[in-house]
Amino acid sequence: MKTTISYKTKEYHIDLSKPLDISIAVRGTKENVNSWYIDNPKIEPHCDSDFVGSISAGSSTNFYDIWFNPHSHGTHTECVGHISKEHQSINQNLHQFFFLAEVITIAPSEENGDLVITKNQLKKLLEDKAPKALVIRTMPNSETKLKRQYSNTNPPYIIEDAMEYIRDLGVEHLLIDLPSVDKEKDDGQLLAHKAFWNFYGEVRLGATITEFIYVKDAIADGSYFLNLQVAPFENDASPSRPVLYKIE
Ligand SMILES: N[C@@H](CC(=O)c1ccccc1NC=O)C(=O)O
Repeated sequence: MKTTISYKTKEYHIDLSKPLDISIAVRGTKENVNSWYIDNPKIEPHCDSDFVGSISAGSSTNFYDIWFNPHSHGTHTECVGHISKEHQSINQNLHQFFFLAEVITIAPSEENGDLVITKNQLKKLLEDKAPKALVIRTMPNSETKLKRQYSNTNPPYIIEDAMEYIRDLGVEHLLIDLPSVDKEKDDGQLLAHKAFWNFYGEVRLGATITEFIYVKDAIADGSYFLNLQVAPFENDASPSRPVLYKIE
């Protein structure tokens, strides 16, 4: 199922029958990816006195409750509401779902004992490009990213001026395979989040950050169309399923 997209001055060809899913699914087990010091997600039959919402337990249907936190347990997309006092909902701020995207791969470099993504690394990869969406795959890229327990591990993050560079390039949707764009323990500074949303200037309400993606090695760096949609929760963040389509 092939289609042609006219965007700005160009035409692009993509094959809708070849989606490249870069989300991490949420499972109700301890093996699920996790961060921010909370329990694993739960997906369990709803129980009420004698009732157990499971066919194997005698119910007519499977009727499961789900407990999870979008920031901790899988691919999620957030808006500025993640760091603002005023309520802002991702479902009210993300209005379009197809974007021209660039996939890049970076091995974070060591700085003061942390692993960080720097402006120089980004500049080298993005110099002549200005994608609306930027997908960052970090190295190493093993499949353990699908179930890693990130709490208290000080994962890599994006340096503030690198994020200013991303913002000033015009990237409106940033996707990354880490639990956060900021340092795990930063005393609430959230410098990269603030830089991305231009928090102290004209706030970029329509801009989004998607964390906990997983971009398989088989997906090469380069230009793609991205379909990004969230589950329609009215919350700062919601589970999402980013899907790439190779430009043919
Ligand atoms: N680094 C922050 C915490 C933080 O960033 C955070 C905490 C809970 C859930 C998500 C977080 N950041 C996600 O991008 C702090 O140390 O206060």
